[in-house]
Amino acid sequence: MSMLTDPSIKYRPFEPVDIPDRQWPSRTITEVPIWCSSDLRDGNQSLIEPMDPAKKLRFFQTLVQVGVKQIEVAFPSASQMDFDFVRTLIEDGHIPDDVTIQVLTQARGDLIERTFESLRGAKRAIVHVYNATAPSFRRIVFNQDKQGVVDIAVNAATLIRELAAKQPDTEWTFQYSPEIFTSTELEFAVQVCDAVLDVWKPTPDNKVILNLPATVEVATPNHYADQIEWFCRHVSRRDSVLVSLHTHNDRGTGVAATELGLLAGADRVEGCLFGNGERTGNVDLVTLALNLYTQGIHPQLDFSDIDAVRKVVEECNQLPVHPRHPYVGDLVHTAFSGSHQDAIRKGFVQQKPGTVWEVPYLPIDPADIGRSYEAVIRVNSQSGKGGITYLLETEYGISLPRRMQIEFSQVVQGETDRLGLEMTAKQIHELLDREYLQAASPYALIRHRLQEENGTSAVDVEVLVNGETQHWRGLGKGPLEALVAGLPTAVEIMDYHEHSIGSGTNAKAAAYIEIRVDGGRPLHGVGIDENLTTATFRALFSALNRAARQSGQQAA
Ligand SMILES: CC(=O)SCCNC(=O)CCNC(=O)[C@H](O)C(C)(C)COP(=O)(O)OP(=O)(O)OC[C@H]1O[C@@H](n2cnc3c(N)ncnc32)[C@H](O)[C@@H]1OP(=O)(O)O
Ligand SMILES: CC(C)C(=O)C(=O)O
Repeated sequence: MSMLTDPSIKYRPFEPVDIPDRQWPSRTITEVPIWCSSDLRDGNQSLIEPMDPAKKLRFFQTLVQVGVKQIEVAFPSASQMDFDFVRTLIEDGHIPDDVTIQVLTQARGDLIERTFESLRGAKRAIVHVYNATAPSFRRIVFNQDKQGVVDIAVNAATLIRELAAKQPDTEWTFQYSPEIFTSTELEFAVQVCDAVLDVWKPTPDNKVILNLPATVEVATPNHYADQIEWFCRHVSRRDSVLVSLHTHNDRGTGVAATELGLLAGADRVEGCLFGNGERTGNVDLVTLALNLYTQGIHPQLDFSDIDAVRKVVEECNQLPVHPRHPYVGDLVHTAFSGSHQDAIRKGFVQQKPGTVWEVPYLPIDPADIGRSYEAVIRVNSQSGKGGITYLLETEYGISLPRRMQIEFSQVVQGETDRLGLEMTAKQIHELLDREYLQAASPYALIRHRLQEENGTSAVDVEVLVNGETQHWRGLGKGPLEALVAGLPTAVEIMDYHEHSIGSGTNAKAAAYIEIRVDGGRPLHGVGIDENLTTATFRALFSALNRAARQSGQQAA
């Protein structure tokens, strides 16, 4: 068994809709659709182990918290557990006043009756009935011609209308899905739906939902949009119908298909959190909602703590969310690569609170969905100075000057190449400490004395040189110049920076110095101390020791 050299003998291409004056390509989504979660039905029916009642309730409560107002809670005629779950929601008062539950049934009399039984006492409910309409399903599943399939739908719609009339205390909404809509002849899909509408007789004040599923995704998303636009133009009573989308992700374009379907005129979207569902899943409601959010439109769903939502979904579905999943994956707000890190770090520096978000490579501010900036930059062998600098700045308040960033990134690069692993902020700090701050050989600064008079500094330092105590003295216009004057070797100061770390009584000074010894290669040193002069002297000794180490020379 292998791939066919000519797959056209086995697979048919999709036949496009002829709609040359299509309008959807030049539209933009400006309105939030009605969201309906199908997690507890379509999502649940696809799980290895369907949720138990406790998990279903937990999931339901999470959906309510997030702000979903229509929730397909069960297929009550499928099992006693699903039936009982609907009863629990109604009898134990779990359904908030602004939330409507929805249930699914096949277009079969006994199943519809059982469905209505499950809904006794509900304040409001959507009864969702479906039957497949595509040619292969008419032939393979129902062994019916077109009229036979219309009759299945009409009979079900009629029974639903009658049963609803017998439970007048419930505010009913009816929903019909021509299952496999995407593979159904459009004229026939409209014919079946119109037949159902003739039974339900909706009005603009009492609309029905026509849900047009990409039960199996069979074409590029533009074709789905064409199908939706064509349907919206041709269905009767358009003003009394909410056109609903229900996409799956077989070709990996469920989100795109839904977005284009909205452009094409749909009003409502069914899907599941993080895209759980049959096969490759239902469309991901979270991605759709946050795609709107990053266009500046509040989706009316709240993912301010997206990780808490993910935790519930993962625990209930017993399926992990992929680390690259849009918005929520563990790695989706993380940059490992050097140029990305550099741009992100610069973006953070320039991003002002309350202004338009412009941090490069981050389509959303992770803080808006409850993510910290900690994971935004992680360092491995693909990383550059930007990332290293960012981690030292954010985690330790250490701001390396630019030229030292370049030098230290090579030290880190050597280490990541050697280890072949990611380096955490702590490991990078330890490397900085080892390489610069602990550099105490051959010269170890024991103590110093500084006197200042009439703008001249006199420095006297006690130094341990290869185990032997030495005293160096120098004069200069400032402490650093004085110390340099007292050194036994010729040292040129190329660059110097200082800043404080922290504030108040715990504040420390960080000093960075770049020197050249005997005309050699410039090298940096770092010193950190409560006292700025001590930090500066330490930085100079750090640089001297690194220079000595690099040249392999013995101290004088
Ligand atoms: C795309 C979707 O996700 S649709 C939703 C699918 N979800 C589920 O099916 C989950 C819950 N379903 C179930 O547990 C079961 O299907 C039940 C309990 C509802 C029904 O089980 P069964 O009575 O054993 O029937 P089964 O599901 O095998 O259906 C087969 C019969 O129903 C018919 N049928 C299937 N779907 C429909 C439909 N939507 N409307 C009317 N008849 C249908 C088939 O033609 C077949 O009829 P036949 O026996 O005369 O050949
Ligand atoms: C019942 C319908 C809407 C369905 O789940 C599908 O077609 O995927």
